[in-house]
Amino acid sequence: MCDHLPITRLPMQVPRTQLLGRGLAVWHGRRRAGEEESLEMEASSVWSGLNSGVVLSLIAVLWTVVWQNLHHLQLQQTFGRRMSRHARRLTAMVDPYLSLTFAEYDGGRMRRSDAYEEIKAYLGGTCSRDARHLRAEGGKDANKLVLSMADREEVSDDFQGARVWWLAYSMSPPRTDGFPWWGAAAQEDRRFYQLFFLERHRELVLGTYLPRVRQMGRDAMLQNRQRKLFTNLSTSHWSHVVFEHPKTFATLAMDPVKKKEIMDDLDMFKNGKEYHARVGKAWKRGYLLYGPPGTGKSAMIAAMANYLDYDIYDIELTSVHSNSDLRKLFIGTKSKSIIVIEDIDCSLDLSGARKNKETAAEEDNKDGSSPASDKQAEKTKKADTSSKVTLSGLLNFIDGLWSACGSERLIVFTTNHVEKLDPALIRRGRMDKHIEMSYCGYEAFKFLAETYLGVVSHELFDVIRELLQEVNMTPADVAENLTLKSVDDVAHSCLTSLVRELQEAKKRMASQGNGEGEQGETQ
Ligand SMILES: Nc1ncnc2c1ncn2[C@@H]1O[C@H](COP(=O)(O)OP(=O)(O)OP(=O)(O)O)[C@@H](O)[C@H]1O
Ligand SMILES: [Mg+2]
Repeated sequence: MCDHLPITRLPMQVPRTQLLGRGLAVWHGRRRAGEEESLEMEASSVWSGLNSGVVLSLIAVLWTVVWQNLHHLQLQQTFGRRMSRHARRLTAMVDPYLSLTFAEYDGGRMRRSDAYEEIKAYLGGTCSRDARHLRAEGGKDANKLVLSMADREEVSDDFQGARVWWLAYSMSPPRTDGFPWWGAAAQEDRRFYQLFFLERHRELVLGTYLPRVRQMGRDAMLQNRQRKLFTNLSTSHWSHVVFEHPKTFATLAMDPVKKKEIMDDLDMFKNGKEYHARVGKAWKRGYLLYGPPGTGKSAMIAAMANYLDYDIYDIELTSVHSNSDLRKLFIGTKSKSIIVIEDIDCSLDLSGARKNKETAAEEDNKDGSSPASDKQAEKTKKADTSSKVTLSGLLNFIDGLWSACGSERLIVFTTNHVEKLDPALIRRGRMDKHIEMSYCGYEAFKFLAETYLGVVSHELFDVIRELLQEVNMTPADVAENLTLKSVDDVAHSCLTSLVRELQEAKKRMASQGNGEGEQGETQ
């Protein structure tokens, strides 16, 4: 049984000089093997050595000449069928191999191919023992590496008595293909896997082997999967880091009933493949998280991702230059993911164009220096004035035709100012679930006290309950007070400090109220 493909069957992209030594050695090695399949392939190598391309060209020329001289339609059809049969037989004698190429990207550079990824995972797991040159990436387990075949590596694989060969190779992008809007992605090498097999194994390979390869690849991917946090550093290209946020629903303080409702909703969504198909809806769901700064909107997104085991795509809208860039980003996302746009009111002018710096400055002056307006000014400063993402572009991205490509995706918007959002943007169907993240209530406080201090009751709890009814304090502020600051700190000192802060906040509110009352009277 031979281990390698004849060198002449390797794609033109693989430099012959690098493979020639190996190919000749293999060819001579096979001459001694003497097995049936080996002999057949050896013969094909000899033929291939005579340059099968020339033979095929001759057949093609002959075929065209004969064909053009057959005027009678009936004759042409009968003769055509016969010739085609003979031509196929002849071709099979000359070259008994078929090949299938799997490119890294589908549809130009728009989307990574699932088949490519699955094959990569399969080959990394099953065939890495035979490959001499491998690529290694970090895996889920810190000490374990995920292997895949390096460029120009070739491995064989046996399946139900048939032998197939896999070859990995890459090509530099042609110069003419450098569409500027593809950015860095267009400059990267194009990677391919090519599968070779004998024509007589066609049914077996296409019908059974390849589906099995893909399934095993998917399983391997699940095992090695590290969740990722993507962001668009450039206009339409994703970059990522490993997502390792510790926030879970178990450590998110909020009304338990509300929390359970959200978790049930997420469960329904995750298991809703059939439901969405039955009712004819794209398998996606929109969440709008709104509330003052520090109430846990970003923490909620992290908890959702950890709960569902999804990746996060955090879109920085101010870096996206146009609606078509936004569409490309969207198409580049994978299923089982949460697509996030934080502070949506700061990123997009709801009249359709981006806010320019002057408008932002004016608003800033009007609003004073609240954290939300600071955030808005900062974002607007960052915004490129050439940016042209519009409200309608965003609406299309959420539920237009393109929104259905891919599946199992949550789209989450966060805002501090829900009242500023265009109703079209947050209507049900686009943002299906609206979740208010509010100031810390007594239930949320009890949860935080247990999480941070391990106490479920204390003499100060009643005082705190009353104060929380009168004062608005975010869970972030409460959590900060409940954090032990030194080894001498105990639960009592943390709770006392929280009471003190709540009382001060109450005093501030009272004095602000008095000030406003006096102003009102003088007017
Ligand atoms: N409900 C909560 N339970 C537990 N921790 C919380 C909660 N809310 C906020 N925190 C903590 O407070 C900090 C700030 O929270 P987060 O960033 O989620 O607020 P946010 O609502 O996203 O604020 P912003 O509107 O400014 O983006 C985080 O460290 C988070 O863990
Ligand atoms: Mg946030």
